[in-house]
Amino acid sequence: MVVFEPLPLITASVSIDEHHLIIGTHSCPQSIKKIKTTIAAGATPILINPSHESHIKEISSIFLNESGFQLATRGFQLSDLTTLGRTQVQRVVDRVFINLSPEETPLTRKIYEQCVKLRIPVNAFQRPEYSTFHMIPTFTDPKGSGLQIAVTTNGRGYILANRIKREIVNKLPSNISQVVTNMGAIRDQIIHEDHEILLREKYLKTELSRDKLGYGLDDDTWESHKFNRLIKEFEMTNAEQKLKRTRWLSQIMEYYPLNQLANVTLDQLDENSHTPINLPSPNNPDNHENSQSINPETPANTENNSEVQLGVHLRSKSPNSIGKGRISLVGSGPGSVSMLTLGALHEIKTADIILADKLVPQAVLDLIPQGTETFIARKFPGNAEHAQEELLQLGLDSLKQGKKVVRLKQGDPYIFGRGGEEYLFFTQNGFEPLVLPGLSSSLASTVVSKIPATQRAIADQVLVCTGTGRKGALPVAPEFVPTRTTVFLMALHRSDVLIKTLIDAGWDKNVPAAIVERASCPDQRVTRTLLRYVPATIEEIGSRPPGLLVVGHAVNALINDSNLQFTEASKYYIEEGYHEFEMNFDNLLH
Ligand SMILES: O=C(O)CCc1c2[nH]c(c1CC(=O)O)Cc1[nH]c(c(CC(=O)O)c1CCC(=O)O)Cc1[nH]c(c(CC(=O)O)c1CCC(=O)O)Cc1[nH]c(c(CCC(=O)O)c1CC(=O)O)C2
Ligand SMILES: C[S@@+](CC[C@H](N)C(=O)[O-])C[C@H]1O[C@@H](n2cnc3c(N)ncnc32)[C@H](O)[C@@H]1O
Repeated sequence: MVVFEPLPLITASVSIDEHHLIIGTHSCPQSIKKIKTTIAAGATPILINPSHESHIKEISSIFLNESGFQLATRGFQLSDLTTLGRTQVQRVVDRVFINLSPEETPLTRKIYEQCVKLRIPVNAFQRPEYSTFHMIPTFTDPKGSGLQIAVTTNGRGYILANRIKREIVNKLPSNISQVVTNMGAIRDQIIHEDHEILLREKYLKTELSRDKLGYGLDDDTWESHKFNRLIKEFEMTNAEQKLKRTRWLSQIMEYYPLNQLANVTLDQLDENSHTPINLPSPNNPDNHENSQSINPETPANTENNSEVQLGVHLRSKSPNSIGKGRISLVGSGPGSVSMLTLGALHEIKTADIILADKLVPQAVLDLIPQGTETFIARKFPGNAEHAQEELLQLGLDSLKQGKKVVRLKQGDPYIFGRGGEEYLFFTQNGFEPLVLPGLSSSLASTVVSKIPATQRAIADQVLVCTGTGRKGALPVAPEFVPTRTTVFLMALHRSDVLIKTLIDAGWDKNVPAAIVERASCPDQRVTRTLLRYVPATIEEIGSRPPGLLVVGHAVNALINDSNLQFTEASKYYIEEGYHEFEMNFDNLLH
């Protein structure tokens, strides 16, 4: 029997100009920490009733020149709660930190009770029973990017939470400060330049004021479960045209290697841009600032990243191969490195230039030798055709220079990967590709989410189909076959229309369904539900692309779990993560 455990609501409070009262200095370091945190949040710290003379001296020496800091060396009175606050909130203080000795527990309790009555958030140091909020272990980027990462275990120990926070921070690329700063600057500029125009055209619902940088835009564009929303490339409205860069930036933030986002520039987000996006690897000598580690004790970034560019070609190292260029269309599998074929690994390791799908995850891209130039297709909604042409031309130019070109595609090249078209294009231009199959996500996703695509007495056939046809057309709805497992690719961004079409065509709306996202990757997510609840579920959980939809009675064939009784009130059940063995290539082949 699972006992319900309410979880604290984690928020990021905007505390600018607030008045925070710090009562006592039983633990002087704690009071100093609270004063610093308050100042960093733009609030005014008011320290009252310091516990010792020595604390007054120490604290005064540290904060002497802090304009906002106030110190009252007198004893605390309950009326302080309603007199030391800001005038615009009738002088009620905005937040209280109690830092009194165990002997002063009666006073701690009295302050807590009064704060609860006045709805003032209150935290008593090491006294959770007298706290309505807790400070949690937080990493704040020392380089001022604004990045903060906080962890709570909901009472299972501050030390554990702090350790988990450190582990997370140490997994970040060493240039994460530049990534956050750069992406934030580009996003703000796009809002200024694109959304303001739309505001003038009355497209946007909410006011956009320059100083507040309100996003003033329908959440669609920034919310991940809609940034893949279908955009008709050749029929975009003026508003959609203006929002294209917003959508592209959202896709780049979602799909591109995290450490490479430090170098994206605004002009490279324009479809007609011929300014190559040079995203030198963090180890690149002329990119020294990226090699600084985010934490002094963490060694500088040693990721073996090649140069990754978006869009147009920049420069190449001397070709591996001499003479006639060679091209291979390579399936990279669903994402996990362990699901690459040996052939794919060989091609990745010996390429002169790699043209990758945006879907190919970082773990596979990280296998690319340093110095191998890598281009990621800018296949964002509304730009698929342009990006395809750009990529094919780049491949052909490289072949004519005698290079070895590898077209690295997600999953299998011939399963909705435009592999057939690319085979024809290069062959007709004199370069017949070698095509290497890869594990398609359509089947690998079922395996890693405990779904047997066929199972005797349950499913005796499998159908793989698209949710989005050419130029966004809705595909013909396949018939419903109760013993069939159907896998829909490119479907989640328009699940509402697709599910309606299926149910109108006679599909059982209560047939089990599973949304499988980032299959075989550490952040894999499997969401089990019923066909009828898929759109509402996606709306609620957002998206973690790439993702697909599996429909059929095989979905729950291996799971006998009370969690799978779905109702309007409980529409879905999520399983997070995918864990496999540690990969050690070194001794793999000998
Ligand atoms: O469900 C979602 O959330 C998005 C689904 C999704 C789509 N394309 C995508 C994805 C994966 C992703 O971005 O996560 C992304 C996508 N679509 C495709 C590829 C493979 C490639 O272009 O190399 C890729 C991956 C590209 C890359 O990673 O760089 C190919 C594709 N797009 C499309 C089709 C179907 C067709 O053309 O008949 C096909 C398959 C063609 C074939 O049978 O070989 C059409 C499609 N898919 C889609 C759209 C909506 C706009 C768009 O997002 O591009 C559109 C409309 C269009 O491209 O004009 C949806
Ligand atoms: C254009 S298709 C490419 C399919 C690819 N050639 C294959 O065989 O897996 C893109 C779609 O594949 C699916 N997809 C690709 N990788 C995935 C993954 N790791 N997990 C879940 N779905 C994935 C998603 O439905 C995505 O919209």
